Amino acid sequence: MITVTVDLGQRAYPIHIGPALIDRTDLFEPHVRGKTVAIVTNETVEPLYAARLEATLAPLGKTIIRIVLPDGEAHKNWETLNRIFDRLLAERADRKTTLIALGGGVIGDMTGFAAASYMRGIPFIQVPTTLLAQVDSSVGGKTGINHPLGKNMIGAFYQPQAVIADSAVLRSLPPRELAAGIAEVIKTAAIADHAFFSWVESNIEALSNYDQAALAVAVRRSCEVKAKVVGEDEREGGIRAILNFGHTFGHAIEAGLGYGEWLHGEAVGCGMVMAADLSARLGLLSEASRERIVNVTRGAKLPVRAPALGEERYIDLMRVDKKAEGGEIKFILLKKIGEAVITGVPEAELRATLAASI
Ligand SMILES: NC(=O)c1ccc[n+]([C@@H]2O[C@H](COP(=O)([O-])OP(=O)(O)OC[C@H]3O[C@@H](n4cnc5c(N)ncnc54)[C@H](O)[C@@H]3O)[C@@H](O)[C@H]2O)c1
Ligand SMILES: O=C(O)C(=O)C[C@@H](O)[C@H](O)[C@H](O)COP(=O)(O)O
Ligand SMILES: [Zn+2]
Repeated sequence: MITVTVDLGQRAYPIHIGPALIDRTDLFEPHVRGKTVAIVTNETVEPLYAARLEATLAPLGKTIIRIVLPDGEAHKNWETLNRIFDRLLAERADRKTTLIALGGGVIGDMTGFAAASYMRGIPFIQVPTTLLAQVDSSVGGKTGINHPLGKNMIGAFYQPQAVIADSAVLRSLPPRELAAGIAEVIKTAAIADHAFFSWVESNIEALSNYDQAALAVAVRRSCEVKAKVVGEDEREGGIRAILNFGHTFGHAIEAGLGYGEWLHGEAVGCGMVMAADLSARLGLLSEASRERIVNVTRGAKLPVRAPALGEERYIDLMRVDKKAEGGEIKFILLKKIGEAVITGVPEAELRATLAASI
Protein backbone atom coordinates (compact mmCIF):
# COMPACT_ATOMS: atom_id res chain seq x y z
CA MET A 1 0.00 0.00 0.00
CA ILE A 2 1.15 3.54 -0.63
CA THR A 3 -0.33 6.70 0.87
CA VAL A 4 -0.50 10.11 -0.79
CA THR A 5 -1.48 13.03 1.46
CA VAL A 6 -3.76 15.91 0.50
CA ASP A 7 -2.41 18.78 2.57
CA LEU A 8 -4.88 21.67 2.79
CA GLY A 9 -2.91 23.66 5.36
CA GLN A 10 -5.59 23.65 8.08
CA ARG A 11 -6.08 19.90 7.72
CA ALA A 12 -4.79 16.94 5.74
CA TYR A 13 -6.23 13.60 4.69
CA PRO A 14 -4.79 10.38 3.29
CA ILE A 15 -5.35 8.65 -0.04
CA HIS A 16 -4.52 4.98 0.55
CA ILE A 17 -3.85 3.02 -2.66
CA GLY A 18 -3.30 -0.74 -2.95
CA PRO A 19 -4.91 -4.15 -3.41
CA ALA A 20 -7.61 -5.51 -1.05
CA LEU A 21 -7.88 -2.29 0.95
CA ILE A 22 -11.65 -2.73 1.11
CA ASP A 23 -10.93 -5.54 3.61
CA ARG A 24 -8.72 -3.42 5.91
CA THR A 25 -10.69 -2.51 9.07
CA ASP A 26 -7.62 -0.62 10.37
CA LEU A 27 -7.82 1.87 7.46
CA PHE A 28 -11.49 2.70 8.12
CA GLU A 29 -11.39 2.79 11.92
CA PRO A 30 -9.70 6.20 12.40
CA HIS A 31 -12.24 7.89 10.13
CA VAL A 32 -15.55 6.36 11.18
CA ARG A 33 -17.29 8.58 13.73
CA GLY A 34 -20.58 8.20 15.57
CA LYS A 35 -22.78 5.15 16.02
CA THR A 36 -24.07 4.85 12.45
CA VAL A 37 -22.34 4.30 9.12
CA ALA A 38 -24.25 4.66 5.86
CA ILE A 39 -22.77 2.99 2.79
CA VAL A 40 -24.01 4.83 -0.29
CA THR A 41 -23.64 2.78 -3.46
CA ASN A 42 -25.53 1.83 -6.61
CA GLU A 43 -27.32 -1.22 -7.89
CA THR A 44 -24.29 -2.38 -9.95
CA VAL A 45 -21.60 -2.00 -7.28
CA GLU A 46 -23.69 -3.21 -4.33
CA PRO A 47 -23.76 -6.90 -5.29
CA LEU A 48 -20.03 -6.79 -6.05
CA TYR A 49 -18.55 -5.10 -2.98
CA ALA A 50 -21.08 -3.95 -0.34
CA ALA A 51 -21.10 -7.18 1.69
CA ARG A 52 -17.29 -7.19 1.83
CA LEU A 53 -17.21 -3.61 3.03
CA GLU A 54 -19.84 -4.39 5.67
CA ALA A 55 -17.76 -7.33 6.90
CA THR A 56 -14.77 -4.98 7.19
CA LEU A 57 -16.79 -2.49 9.22
CA ALA A 58 -18.49 -5.11 11.44
CA PRO A 59 -15.70 -5.21 14.09
CA LEU A 60 -16.24 -1.47 14.69
CA GLY A 61 -19.66 -2.26 16.23
CA LYS A 62 -21.62 0.40 14.32
CA THR A 63 -25.13 0.31 12.94
CA ILE A 64 -24.67 -0.08 9.19
CA ILE A 65 -27.19 1.24 6.65
CA ARG A 66 -27.01 0.51 2.93
CA ILE A 67 -28.37 3.15 0.57
CA VAL A 68 -28.58 1.76 -2.95
CA LEU A 69 -29.16 4.27 -5.75
CA PRO A 70 -29.94 3.75 -9.44
CA ASP A 71 -26.83 3.52 -11.63
CA GLY A 72 -25.70 6.14 -14.11
CA GLU A 73 -24.91 9.76 -14.89
CA ALA A 74 -28.59 10.35 -15.77
CA HIS A 75 -29.36 9.84 -12.05
CA LYS A 76 -26.85 12.41 -10.75
CA ASN A 77 -29.67 14.80 -9.89
CA TRP A 78 -31.91 16.23 -7.15
CA GLU A 79 -34.29 13.31 -7.14
CA THR A 80 -31.56 10.77 -6.41
CA LEU A 81 -29.85 13.05 -3.91
CA ASN A 82 -33.15 13.33 -2.06
CA ARG A 83 -33.29 9.57 -1.73
CA ILE A 84 -30.13 9.78 0.38
CA PHE A 85 -31.68 12.45 2.64
CA ASP A 86 -35.01 10.58 2.90
CA ARG A 87 -33.25 7.44 4.06
CA LEU A 88 -30.91 9.21 6.50
CA LEU A 89 -33.88 10.97 8.10
CA ALA A 90 -35.98 7.79 8.18
CA GLU A 91 -33.12 6.02 9.97
CA ARG A 92 -32.72 8.96 12.41
CA ALA A 93 -29.12 9.38 11.30
CA ASP A 94 -27.50 12.00 13.53
CA ARG A 95 -24.76 14.57 13.03
CA LYS A 96 -21.99 12.08 13.71
CA THR A 97 -23.15 9.57 11.11
CA THR A 98 -20.37 8.76 8.63
CA LEU A 99 -21.23 8.30 4.95
CA ILE A 100 -19.11 5.97 2.84
CA ALA A 101 -19.24 6.49 -0.94
CA LEU A 102 -18.75 3.04 -2.48
CA GLY A 103 -18.70 3.46 -6.25
CA GLY A 104 -17.53 5.61 -9.12
CA GLY A 105 -17.55 9.37 -9.53
CA VAL A 106 -21.33 9.65 -9.70
CA ILE A 107 -21.75 8.03 -6.28
CA GLY A 108 -18.74 9.93 -4.89
CA ASP A 109 -19.99 13.34 -6.08
CA MET A 110 -23.54 12.76 -4.79
CA THR A 111 -22.49 11.23 -1.47
CA GLY A 112 -20.05 14.08 -0.90
CA PHE A 113 -22.77 16.65 -1.56
CA ALA A 114 -25.18 14.80 0.74
CA ALA A 115 -22.47 14.80 3.43
CA ALA A 116 -21.84 18.52 2.89
CA SER A 117 -25.48 19.40 3.37
CA TYR A 118 -27.11 16.82 5.69
CA MET A 119 -27.50 18.61 9.03
CA ARG A 120 -25.07 21.19 7.55
CA GLY A 121 -22.22 18.73 7.31
CA ILE A 122 -21.34 15.19 8.36
CA PRO A 123 -18.12 13.23 7.72
CA PHE A 124 -17.65 11.03 4.65
CA ILE A 125 -15.11 8.59 3.27
CA GLN A 126 -14.46 7.93 -0.42
CA VAL A 127 -14.07 4.31 -1.52
CA PRO A 128 -13.65 4.81 -5.28
CA THR A 129 -14.30 1.71 -7.40
CA THR A 130 -13.69 3.03 -10.94
CA LEU A 131 -10.36 4.08 -12.41
CA LEU A 132 -11.78 7.54 -13.00
CA ALA A 133 -12.77 7.88 -9.35
CA GLN A 134 -9.41 6.56 -8.12
CA VAL A 135 -7.33 8.92 -10.28
CA ASP A 136 -9.51 11.99 -9.99
CA SER A 137 -13.04 12.35 -8.59
CA SER A 138 -12.51 10.92 -5.08
CA VAL A 139 -9.75 13.46 -4.42
CA GLY A 140 -10.14 17.17 -3.88
CA GLY A 141 -13.64 17.71 -2.51
CA LYS A 142 -15.63 18.79 -5.57
CA THR A 143 -19.10 17.38 -4.89
CA GLY A 144 -22.44 17.96 -6.55
CA ILE A 145 -25.11 17.08 -9.06
CA ASN A 146 -25.97 18.00 -12.66
CA HIS A 147 -28.64 20.41 -13.87
CA PRO A 148 -30.28 19.89 -17.29
CA LEU A 149 -28.68 23.17 -18.39
CA GLY A 150 -25.18 22.46 -17.10
CA LYS A 151 -22.86 19.87 -15.65
CA ASN A 152 -22.15 19.83 -11.87
CA MET A 153 -23.97 23.14 -11.50
CA ILE A 154 -25.22 22.54 -7.95
CA GLY A 155 -22.68 21.49 -5.36
CA ALA A 156 -20.13 22.29 -2.69
CA PHE A 157 -16.44 22.01 -1.97
CA TYR A 158 -16.39 19.45 0.82
CA GLN A 159 -13.41 17.23 1.58
CA PRO A 160 -13.58 13.57 2.60
CA GLN A 161 -11.97 12.26 5.80
CA ALA A 162 -9.99 9.77 3.71
CA VAL A 163 -9.83 8.10 0.32
CA ILE A 164 -9.41 4.31 0.34
CA ALA A 165 -8.68 3.12 -3.21
CA ASP A 166 -8.63 -0.66 -3.60
CA SER A 167 -6.78 -1.38 -6.85
CA ALA A 168 -8.13 -4.95 -7.12
CA VAL A 169 -11.72 -3.79 -7.68
CA LEU A 170 -10.72 -2.33 -11.05
CA ARG A 171 -10.66 -5.89 -12.45
CA SER A 172 -14.46 -5.96 -12.65
CA LEU A 173 -14.70 -2.65 -14.49
CA PRO A 174 -16.07 -2.83 -18.08
CA PRO A 175 -13.49 -1.80 -20.76
CA ARG A 176 -15.45 1.31 -21.76
CA GLU A 177 -15.33 2.55 -18.14
CA LEU A 178 -11.60 1.78 -17.91
CA ALA A 179 -10.99 3.92 -21.01
CA ALA A 180 -13.01 6.75 -19.45
CA GLY A 181 -10.68 6.66 -16.45
CA ILE A 182 -7.61 6.69 -18.70
CA ALA A 183 -8.92 9.98 -20.14
CA GLU A 184 -8.43 11.71 -16.76
CA VAL A 185 -4.96 10.15 -16.46
CA ILE A 186 -4.03 11.61 -19.87
CA LYS A 187 -5.47 14.96 -18.74
CA THR A 188 -3.42 15.00 -15.54
CA ALA A 189 -0.21 14.17 -17.41
CA ALA A 190 -0.90 16.68 -20.18
CA ILE A 191 -1.37 19.64 -17.84
CA ALA A 192 1.39 18.97 -15.33
CA ASP A 193 3.99 16.33 -16.07
CA HIS A 194 5.69 15.73 -19.42
CA ALA A 195 7.58 12.65 -18.19
CA PHE A 196 4.32 11.10 -16.97
CA PHE A 197 2.70 11.88 -20.34
CA SER A 198 5.51 10.04 -22.14
CA TRP A 199 5.05 7.13 -19.73
CA VAL A 200 1.30 7.04 -20.50
CA GLU A 201 2.06 7.00 -24.24
CA SER A 202 4.38 4.01 -23.78
CA ASN A 203 1.99 2.19 -21.45
CA ILE A 204 -1.35 2.87 -23.10
CA GLU A 205 -1.75 -0.80 -24.14
CA ALA A 206 -0.86 -2.04 -20.66
CA LEU A 207 -3.34 0.36 -19.08
CA SER A 208 -6.09 -0.67 -21.50
CA ASN A 209 -5.32 -4.33 -20.76
CA TYR A 210 -5.87 -3.90 -17.00
CA ASP A 211 -2.16 -4.39 -16.22
CA GLN A 212 -2.14 -4.00 -12.43
CA ALA A 213 1.39 -2.59 -12.22
CA ALA A 214 0.67 0.03 -14.88
CA LEU A 215 -2.64 0.99 -13.26
CA ALA A 216 -0.88 1.36 -9.90
CA VAL A 217 1.60 3.84 -11.39
CA ALA A 218 -1.22 5.77 -13.09
CA VAL A 219 -3.32 6.01 -9.91
CA ARG A 220 -0.39 7.01 -7.74
CA ARG A 221 1.01 9.70 -10.04
CA SER A 222 -2.43 11.12 -10.85
CA CYS A 223 -3.25 11.39 -7.15
CA GLU A 224 0.12 13.02 -6.41
CA VAL A 225 -0.46 15.68 -9.07
CA LYS A 226 -4.07 16.29 -8.03
CA ALA A 227 -3.20 16.44 -4.31
CA LYS A 228 -0.55 19.08 -5.04
CA VAL A 229 -2.86 21.25 -7.16
CA VAL A 230 -5.74 21.00 -4.66
CA GLY A 231 -3.35 21.72 -1.79
CA GLU A 232 -2.35 24.98 -3.51
CA ASP A 233 -5.88 26.09 -4.45
CA GLU A 234 -8.66 24.13 -2.77
CA ARG A 235 -11.60 26.22 -4.04
CA GLU A 236 -10.43 26.94 -7.59
CA GLY A 237 -9.51 30.57 -7.14
CA GLY A 238 -6.81 30.11 -9.79
CA ILE A 239 -4.45 27.22 -10.58
CA ARG A 240 -6.95 24.43 -9.79
CA ALA A 241 -8.80 25.30 -12.99
CA ILE A 242 -6.06 23.48 -14.97
CA LEU A 243 -7.72 20.23 -13.83
CA ASN A 244 -10.53 21.31 -16.16
CA PHE A 245 -8.45 20.74 -19.33
CA GLY A 246 -10.82 19.23 -21.93
CA HIS A 247 -13.84 19.88 -19.71
CA THR A 248 -15.21 23.10 -21.26
CA PHE A 249 -15.86 21.20 -24.49
CA GLY A 250 -16.48 17.91 -22.64
CA HIS A 251 -19.20 19.23 -20.36
CA ALA A 252 -20.95 20.80 -23.38
CA ILE A 253 -20.94 17.37 -25.05
CA GLU A 254 -22.36 15.67 -21.94
CA ALA A 255 -25.15 18.21 -21.39
CA GLY A 256 -25.85 18.63 -25.11
CA LEU A 257 -26.26 14.91 -25.82
CA GLY A 258 -28.10 14.26 -22.53
CA TYR A 259 -26.29 12.96 -19.45
CA GLY A 260 -25.06 9.40 -19.81
CA GLU A 261 -25.11 9.28 -23.61
CA TRP A 262 -21.33 9.70 -23.62
CA LEU A 263 -19.38 8.84 -20.47
CA HIS A 264 -17.72 11.75 -18.69
CA GLY A 265 -14.26 10.39 -19.57
CA GLU A 266 -15.23 10.00 -23.23
CA ALA A 267 -16.41 13.60 -23.40
CA VAL A 268 -13.21 14.74 -21.67
CA GLY A 269 -11.08 12.69 -24.11
CA CYS A 270 -12.73 14.37 -27.10
CA GLY A 271 -12.66 17.71 -25.26
CA MET A 272 -8.88 17.44 -24.82
CA VAL A 273 -8.45 16.84 -28.54
CA MET A 274 -10.56 19.97 -29.20
CA ALA A 275 -8.62 22.02 -26.63
CA ALA A 276 -5.35 20.86 -28.17
CA ASP A 277 -6.64 21.92 -31.61
CA LEU A 278 -7.52 25.36 -30.20
CA SER A 279 -4.12 25.61 -28.49
CA ALA A 280 -2.36 24.86 -31.78
CA ARG A 281 -4.58 27.27 -33.74
CA LEU A 282 -3.60 30.06 -31.35
CA GLY A 283 0.09 29.25 -31.80
CA LEU A 284 0.51 28.08 -28.22
CA LEU A 285 1.10 24.37 -28.88
CA SER A 286 3.24 22.79 -31.58
CA GLU A 287 1.57 20.63 -34.23
CA ALA A 288 3.68 17.65 -33.09
CA SER A 289 2.39 17.99 -29.52
CA ARG A 290 -1.19 18.35 -30.72
CA GLU A 291 -0.77 15.09 -32.62
CA ARG A 292 0.56 13.37 -29.51
CA ILE A 293 -2.63 14.33 -27.65
CA VAL A 294 -4.80 12.98 -30.49
CA ASN A 295 -2.80 9.75 -30.77
CA VAL A 296 -2.73 8.91 -27.07
CA THR A 297 -6.47 9.64 -26.80
CA ARG A 298 -7.17 7.42 -29.79
CA GLY A 299 -4.83 4.79 -28.32
CA ALA A 300 -6.98 4.71 -25.19
CA LYS A 301 -9.99 3.93 -27.45
CA LEU A 302 -11.62 7.24 -26.64
CA PRO A 303 -13.58 9.27 -29.21
CA VAL A 304 -11.64 12.02 -30.99
CA ARG A 305 -14.46 13.39 -33.18
CA ALA A 306 -17.05 15.58 -31.52
CA PRO A 307 -20.80 14.92 -31.82
CA ALA A 308 -22.57 17.21 -34.29
CA LEU A 309 -24.50 19.42 -31.87
CA GLY A 310 -23.96 22.48 -34.07
CA GLU A 311 -21.60 25.39 -33.46
CA GLU A 312 -24.20 27.67 -31.82
CA ARG A 313 -25.34 24.98 -29.43
CA TYR A 314 -21.74 24.31 -28.34
CA ILE A 315 -21.18 28.00 -27.70
CA ASP A 316 -24.47 28.33 -25.77
CA LEU A 317 -23.66 25.34 -23.61
CA MET A 318 -20.10 26.56 -22.92
CA ARG A 319 -21.32 30.00 -21.82
CA VAL A 320 -22.75 28.45 -18.62
CA ASP A 321 -19.39 26.86 -17.78
CA LYS A 322 -18.38 27.68 -14.19
CA LYS A 323 -15.11 29.23 -15.38
CA ALA A 324 -16.92 31.83 -17.54
CA GLU A 325 -16.57 35.41 -16.32
CA GLY A 326 -18.97 38.13 -17.44
CA GLY A 327 -20.08 35.99 -20.37
CA GLU A 328 -16.49 35.31 -21.53
CA ILE A 329 -15.72 31.58 -21.82
CA LYS A 330 -12.37 30.61 -20.28
CA PHE A 331 -10.40 27.67 -21.65
CA ILE A 332 -7.60 25.55 -20.29
CA LEU A 333 -5.11 25.34 -23.14
CA LEU A 334 -1.64 23.83 -23.47
CA LYS A 335 1.59 25.79 -24.04
CA LYS A 336 3.38 22.50 -24.23
CA ILE A 337 2.78 19.01 -22.93
CA GLY A 338 3.06 19.33 -19.16
CA GLU A 339 2.17 23.03 -19.01
CA ALA A 340 -1.34 24.53 -19.12
CA VAL A 341 -2.66 28.09 -19.32
CA ILE A 342 -6.08 29.51 -18.38
CA THR A 343 -7.28 32.01 -20.99
CA GLY A 344 -10.09 33.59 -22.99
CA VAL A 345 -9.92 33.03 -26.76
CA PRO A 346 -11.01 34.99 -29.86
CA GLU A 347 -14.38 33.75 -31.15
CA ALA A 348 -13.06 33.16 -34.69
CA GLU A 349 -10.52 30.56 -33.50
CA LEU A 350 -13.08 28.90 -31.24
CA ARG A 351 -15.47 28.59 -34.18
CA ALA A 352 -12.65 27.23 -36.36
CA THR A 353 -11.94 24.51 -33.77
CA LEU A 354 -15.63 23.61 -33.56
CA ALA A 355 -15.92 23.44 -37.35
CA ALA A 356 -12.83 21.24 -37.60
CA SER A 357 -13.84 18.93 -34.74
CA ILE A 358 -17.45 18.10 -35.50
N1 LIG B 1 -15.46 15.49 -8.13
C1 LIG B 1 -14.52 15.49 -9.05
O1 LIG B 1 -13.43 16.06 -8.90
C2 LIG B 1 -14.76 14.74 -10.33
C3 LIG B 1 -13.68 14.44 -11.17
C4 LIG B 1 -13.92 13.71 -12.33
C5 LIG B 1 -15.21 13.25 -12.63
N2 LIG B 1 -16.21 13.55 -11.76
C6 LIG B 1 -17.57 13.02 -12.01
O2 LIG B 1 -17.49 11.61 -11.92
C7 LIG B 1 -18.51 11.03 -12.72
C8 LIG B 1 -17.94 9.93 -13.58
O3 LIG B 1 -17.43 8.93 -12.72
P1 LIG B 1 -17.20 7.44 -13.23
O4 LIG B 1 -16.51 7.46 -14.53
O5 LIG B 1 -16.61 6.70 -12.10
O6 LIG B 1 -18.69 6.96 -13.55
P2 LIG B 1 -19.77 6.15 -12.68
O7 LIG B 1 -19.74 6.56 -11.30
O8 LIG B 1 -21.04 6.25 -13.43
O9 LIG B 1 -19.23 4.65 -12.76
C9 LIG B 1 -19.09 4.06 -14.02
C10 LIG B 1 -19.83 2.71 -14.14
O10 LIG B 1 -19.03 1.69 -13.54
C11 LIG B 1 -19.80 0.95 -12.59
N3 LIG B 1 -18.83 0.48 -11.60
C12 LIG B 1 -18.26 1.19 -10.62
N4 LIG B 1 -17.29 0.48 -10.03
C13 LIG B 1 -17.28 -0.72 -10.62
C14 LIG B 1 -16.49 -1.89 -10.47
N5 LIG B 1 -15.46 -1.93 -9.62
N6 LIG B 1 -16.76 -2.95 -11.23
C15 LIG B 1 -17.77 -2.90 -12.16
N7 LIG B 1 -18.52 -1.82 -12.39
C16 LIG B 1 -18.27 -0.74 -11.62
C17 LIG B 1 -20.84 1.91 -12.13
O11 LIG B 1 -21.94 1.26 -11.58
C18 LIG B 1 -21.16 2.64 -13.44
O12 LIG B 1 -22.06 1.89 -14.20
C19 LIG B 1 -19.10 12.17 -13.53
O13 LIG B 1 -20.34 12.55 -12.97
C20 LIG B 1 -18.10 13.28 -13.39
O14 LIG B 1 -18.68 14.55 -13.49
C21 LIG B 1 -16.02 14.27 -10.63
O1 LIG C 1 -11.07 18.53 -9.37
C1 LIG C 1 -11.18 19.42 -10.24
O2 LIG C 1 -10.98 20.61 -9.99
C2 LIG C 1 -11.56 19.05 -11.61
O3 LIG C 1 -11.84 19.93 -12.42
C3 LIG C 1 -11.59 17.60 -11.98
C4 LIG C 1 -12.48 17.26 -13.16
O4 LIG C 1 -11.97 16.08 -13.73
C5 LIG C 1 -13.93 16.97 -12.76
O5 LIG C 1 -14.64 16.47 -13.86
C6 LIG C 1 -14.68 18.06 -12.07
O6 LIG C 1 -15.88 17.58 -11.52
C7 LIG C 1 -15.06 19.20 -12.99
O7 LIG C 1 -15.43 20.25 -12.19
P1 LIG C 1 -16.34 21.45 -12.64
O8 LIG C 1 -16.08 22.48 -11.61
O9 LIG C 1 -15.91 21.87 -14.00
O10 LIG C 1 -17.74 20.94 -12.65
ZN1 LIG D 1 -13.39 15.23 -15.14
